[in-house]
Amino acid sequence: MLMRFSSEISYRNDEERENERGSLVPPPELVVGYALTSKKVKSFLQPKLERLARTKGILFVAIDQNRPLSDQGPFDILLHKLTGKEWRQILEDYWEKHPEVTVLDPPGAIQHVHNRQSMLEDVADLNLADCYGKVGVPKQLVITKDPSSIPDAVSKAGLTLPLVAKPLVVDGSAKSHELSLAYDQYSLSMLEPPLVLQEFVNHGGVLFKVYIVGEAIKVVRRFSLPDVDERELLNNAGVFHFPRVSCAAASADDADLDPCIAELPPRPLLERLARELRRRLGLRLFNIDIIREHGTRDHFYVIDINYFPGYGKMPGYEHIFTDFLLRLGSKQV
Ligand SMILES: Nc1ncnc2c1ncn2[C@@H]1O[C@H](COP(=O)(O)OP(=O)(O)OP(=O)(O)O)[C@@H](O)[C@H]1O
Ligand SMILES: O=P(O)(O)O[C@H]1[C@H](OP(=O)(O)O)[C@@H](OP(=O)(O)O)[C@@H](O)[C@@H](O)[C@@H]1OP(=O)(O)O
Ligand SMILES: [Mg+2]
Ligand SMILES: [Mg+2]
Repeated sequence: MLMRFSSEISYRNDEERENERGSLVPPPELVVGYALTSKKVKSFLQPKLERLARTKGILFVAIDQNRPLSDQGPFDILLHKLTGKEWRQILEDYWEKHPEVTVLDPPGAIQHVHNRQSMLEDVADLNLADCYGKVGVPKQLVITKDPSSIPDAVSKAGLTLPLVAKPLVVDGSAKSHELSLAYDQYSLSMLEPPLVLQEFVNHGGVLFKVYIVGEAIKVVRRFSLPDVDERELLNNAGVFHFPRVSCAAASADDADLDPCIAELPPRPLLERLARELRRRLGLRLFNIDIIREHGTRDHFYVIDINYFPGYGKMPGYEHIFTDFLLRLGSKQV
């Protein structure tokens, strides 16, 4: 697949330039502590975000994981994406002692989207049928043990091939993003549980990533896996493994695409979906991967939900994020 590289030119306004000279930089009014991996710091805390934040009175402070959290701060907001029970405990203990600090987001709510079965349960429970389209989740089956039982389990559950096999738990590791596409029922016993088997839905090779930051929503197009037709299904057997599809996928926003495939999902549908999921999941920072069933105008499937995704790839994220933090700081959110 061809990758497209783009560079973004950012224009500063007079106020920002003035502030950078020093004299007008206000003292920080909002201190945001962050505990993120170095990869995330690089992609999220870009200079354009820190610069704009400073002019708005927001200071980002790195949390030192080798020192007690209570000795650091004080913080108004804690931003985090680290995995592991230990970190979760530290955060929960801290929050109990400092309920005045806004923790983005609550560890328990994040845990819910670390499992590919529970992450989609709330979407399956939604009834958005009258809202400019239908949103569902692909038919799926969870396999926790005994790979030899998979072919039987699949036919009992009535799943249609091909199937996408995804590791059940998403723990931030590269392995948890290694997916497989299974063309025939018997090869399914070669897979390694625990996993989720999901019906592959043809969608014209384009996926919509819906980024959510509090109340704000931004949707972008990405290239995705191509459709699988009947002939391909008949002529192929076995399981095809592919590592980290979505990170290798280029933006499809400027590509010359069939309008029926490229048309973004209706705004009211996304607004409603985002509002419902925000409430049900108890998260403010996440994204949703949505596909449109090929050949339909308004049948959508949610295939993935990610906590604190790659906001650095979301156009204008520095404005959206700083506005969100300010609203949170003034307790309007
Ligand atoms: N049910 C499906 N039908 C069709 N294509 C799918 C399906 N599930 C996944 N895909 C394709 O595989 C890609 C990766 O799947 P998914 O988003 O579930 O994995 P992930 O590792 O959690 O990705 P991310 O990096 O976004 O967290 C999707 O972006 C899409 O291209
Ligand atoms: O940066 P992180 O390590 O958090 O990686 C996240 C990645 O963001 P990045 O683009 O900044 O890598 C996200 O990409 P987009 O959906 O926004 O494309 C998405 O793939 C998440 O699932 C990843 O989180 P993980 O599931 O691995 O915890
Ligand atoms: Mg995804
Ligand atoms: Mg994911």
